[in-house]
Amino acid sequence: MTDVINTMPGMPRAAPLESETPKPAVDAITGEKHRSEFDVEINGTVGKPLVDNAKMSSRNCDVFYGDKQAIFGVDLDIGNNEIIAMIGPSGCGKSTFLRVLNRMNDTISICRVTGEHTLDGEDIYGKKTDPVLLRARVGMVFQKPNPFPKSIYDNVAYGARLHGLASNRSELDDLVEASLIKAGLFKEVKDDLQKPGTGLSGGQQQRLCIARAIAVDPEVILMDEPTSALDPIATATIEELMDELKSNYTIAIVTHSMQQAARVSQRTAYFHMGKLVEVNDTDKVFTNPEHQLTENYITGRFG
Ligand SMILES: Nc1ncnc2c1ncn2[C@@H]1O[C@H](COP(=O)(O)OP(=O)(O)OP(=O)(O)O)[C@@H](O)[C@H]1O
Repeated sequence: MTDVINTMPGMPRAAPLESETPKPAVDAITGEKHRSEFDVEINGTVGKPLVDNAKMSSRNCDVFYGDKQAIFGVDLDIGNNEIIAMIGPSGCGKSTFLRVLNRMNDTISICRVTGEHTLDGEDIYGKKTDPVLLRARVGMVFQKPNPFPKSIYDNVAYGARLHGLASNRSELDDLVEASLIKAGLFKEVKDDLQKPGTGLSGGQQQRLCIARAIAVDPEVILMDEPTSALDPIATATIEELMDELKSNYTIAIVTHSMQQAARVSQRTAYFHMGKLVEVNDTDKVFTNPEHQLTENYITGRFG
């Protein structure tokens, strides 16, 4: 194993020794196939994909887009009040798996999800489950902040009105204020609640979207690359916010930033070509991964 500690997020990566330099898949002279990272076998998931205090569980999850399979037999628990990060190379299925957890894939006509998926033990794909109510319990924050073309107030009040969570204007005012406070935005916007949400900065818009998700009292918040469109200061604000939110919510975040995964999460799940290769405590994934593919990824050999 290479010196993985020397390649921890945030630390400069040592140049690989010549003997460690990844070889091309086919020798240019002999045509002989080299063993590449894609040849490494994935036999189930190593590490700790299952936990005792699961808030959400997926078993034997397959996802198809038409004939093409995007997720292969994933078993994963998301623990109550944990932040779990999902990492892996582009196209490995991180967002697809995240969307399984609140049935956002239902909105893609060619997408088919199989397996068993539960929230507090209840089947979220069962006939009795209303996807709209499910998405209030399992909220989502997207890569690009997407406030509605409405006032700041109405953005936050939207879901509460939809689900009848406030019986009068004063209750709604309190709910909007409490949600903006939890999202760390209230001080900045308290005098501008009737101004359009789209007039805020990118980081403020993302916190507004978090306030909108929080306003319907979710139990789980899914975040799909929530800071990739933000500058480092807005990113740091969202990361601090996540740390505060984890005492009340369970959070699953897809991120391309290994530094971010290391900073915010307690467990990290590494996906590769639609398979869940490794799940472990975040410290372990980044300092002493069990699987060769995880090591290849975190040391920057591909991805
Ligand atoms: N709406 C869709 N229709 C058809 N194929 C899709 C769709 N969304 C995703 N896919 C395919 O599913 C596979 C997994 O994609 P997904 O977006 O989940 O990966 P990802 O790991 O989140 O990638 P990235 O890091 O680039 O966002 C890819 O091969 C992708 O092309």
